[in-house]
Amino acid sequence: MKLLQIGIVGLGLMGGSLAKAIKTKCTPSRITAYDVHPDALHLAYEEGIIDVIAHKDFHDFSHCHIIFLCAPVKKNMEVLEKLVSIVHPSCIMTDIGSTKKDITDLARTLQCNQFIGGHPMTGSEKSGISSAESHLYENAYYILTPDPSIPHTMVKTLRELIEQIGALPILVEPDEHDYITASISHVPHIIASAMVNMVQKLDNPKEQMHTLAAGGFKDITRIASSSPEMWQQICLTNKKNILEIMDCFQEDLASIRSSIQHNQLEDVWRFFERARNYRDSFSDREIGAIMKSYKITVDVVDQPGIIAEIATLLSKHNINIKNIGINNNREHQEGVLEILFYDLHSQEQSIQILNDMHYLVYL
Ligand SMILES: NC(=O)c1ccc[n+]([C@@H]2O[C@H](COP(=O)([O-])OP(=O)(O)OC[C@H]3O[C@@H](n4cnc5c(N)ncnc54)[C@H](O)[C@@H]3O)[C@@H](O)[C@H]2O)c1
Ligand SMILES: O=C(O)C(=O)C[C@]1(C(=O)O)C=C[C@@H](O)C=C1
Repeated sequence: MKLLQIGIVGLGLMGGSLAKAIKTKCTPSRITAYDVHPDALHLAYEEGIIDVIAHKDFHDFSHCHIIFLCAPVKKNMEVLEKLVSIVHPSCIMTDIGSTKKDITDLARTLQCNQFIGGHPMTGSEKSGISSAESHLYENAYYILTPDPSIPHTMVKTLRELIEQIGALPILVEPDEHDYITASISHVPHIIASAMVNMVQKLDNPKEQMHTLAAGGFKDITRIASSSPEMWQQICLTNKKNILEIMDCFQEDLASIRSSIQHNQLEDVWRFFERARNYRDSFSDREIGAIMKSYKITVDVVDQPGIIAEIATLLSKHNINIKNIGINNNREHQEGVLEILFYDLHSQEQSIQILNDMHYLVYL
């Protein structure tokens, strides 16, 4: 079988996960990679995730069939400019950056009709190859924004590879992509970070806000732990849409502020009701292993030996535990022992076993 020659520039969370996914799920491939951080490359090479460490002049990519640009968005644009004169005309170049208009415009300016913009709708707040997972792309929508001038065979080849790593390709116009992602990803990240910064600013000298912050705050601000470089570059390349969506959000905040101030209880009720109904309509499909946590909470008495008791019970049934620990934060009355599993099957089996032993288990 012909060896698929893959190139990856930027071997962090997304590029590293892609390399792992291609190695484990696709037709035999040889992966050539480059990153400005040599450590990432050496780690990946030693672990067999990549086959060739490329030189920074990019000439090692000249034989590639498909090259993925996986660095921060502005960096991907710089790399694309360099690669254009190096790669074979049949090579497909694509990126996984979070904004699409600027890079597809650049490809058009460069008259590069072998570039297909891409954006997998999966990821996490973590960075770097050490957080990479081979199943990050599974069941995730993977947006493609091909220019009409791109040969259909190239789009087909890329789609097939995306399907092989378990993702769901979907075509969207670059402009539309940037408007949509400003609403569902970019502005939410800005709001999450603003909320964290607000709490830091308002906290008292005993830092009680920091200590007491519970599930609600942590759920809505997880993404504030993301890479500042990545988000700075997203803001730079999707400015117009981000500003428009921020204005819209500010209007909505002003409206609910006014309803609260003037005791318009009906309006306050409707605000929360509308949000709950729409939020409940989103399907929480299983996407990317990093994001998905197969967690259960077990009602136990907080006493020595309890973790060992439950861990032993599950190991007797050959169930692998990813993480286990007492949650001292009793914001929920139910259960304090949290157990994380690697997969749905282990989670379901454990619920059954623990229920049979009369433990109260919560999802
Ligand atoms: N993190 C997410 O959730 C997510 C999801 C979808 C898309 N993206 C996009 O994926 C891209 C990478 O994000 P990530 O989360 O993997 O970030 P990351 O910080 O984990 O990895 C980025 C890697 O790019 C390398 N790099 C930086 N400049 C480079 C250059 N000039 N040449 C080669 N390598 C360079 C860095 O050293 C790093 O290893 C970004 O464009 C981001 O917008 C991220
Ligand atoms: O789940 C997360 O942690 C992410 O931030 C993933 C996320 C998102 O906003 O949904 C982040 C940036 C992307 O471009 C795509 C996906």
